[in-house]
Amino acid sequence: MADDWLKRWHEGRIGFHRDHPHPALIRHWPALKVRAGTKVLVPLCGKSLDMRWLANRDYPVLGIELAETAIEQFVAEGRGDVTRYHQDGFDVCRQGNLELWCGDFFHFHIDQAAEIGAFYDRAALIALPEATRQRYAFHLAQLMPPGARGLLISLTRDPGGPPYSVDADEVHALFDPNFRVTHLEDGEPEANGFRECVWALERRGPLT
Ligand SMILES: C[S@@+](CC[C@H](N)C(=O)[O-])C[C@H]1O[C@@H](n2cnc3c(N)ncnc32)[C@H](O)[C@@H]1O
Repeated sequence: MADDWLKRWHEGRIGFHRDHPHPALIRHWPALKVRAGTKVLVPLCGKSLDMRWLANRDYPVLGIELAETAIEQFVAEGRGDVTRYHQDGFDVCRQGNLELWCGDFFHFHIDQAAEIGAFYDRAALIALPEATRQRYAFHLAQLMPPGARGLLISLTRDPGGPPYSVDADEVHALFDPNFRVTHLEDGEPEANGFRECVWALERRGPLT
């Protein structure tokens, strides 16, 4: 699976990448009322411009991405000095208030997540096959402190993937145990039959 993603990046088969920040992020992030200055975790981040959108609005970003190519392209296409260092088994690239950790999201642990207080998932959950999605939802919950909010953009489609179809029942089954889940909108069906759905999630506290 990891090799498939690295191959995709190597060959430039990155149809999932968007040239502009995602409209649903722009529309819905402000309503989450995440305090400015809160660090936002972006799992499976690719070279998404959504990270710059967040960083430009005073949300420091910590992205995690398997493919070094994605991270190198991201910083090359950005502005500002780049600092590189190694931390806890990850190669980290920092540019301004963006830090991109190169490695496996499932190897990123709570002690590295201390400052994180929000998250943004566009095409991360839906990039993973079914069994791994359960692991993803659990791992994300482990990393988020009570009260942390995030935006999830999932997708439904005819069978196939990636991207995989993750319907509303599955979103609830995956996240209800640890998050308050609110459906925000369904996008228009696209020509390829994909349809995005937008969700707000809030990490529950121990007694909620
Ligand atoms: C469908 S792309 C979405 C990228 C980005 N979120 C966006 O919206 O453009 C999924 C990305 O996750 C990366 N990836 C897949 N499995 C991963 C893992 N276990 N840890 C970190 N990154 C992973 C892939 O290399 C790929 O760049």
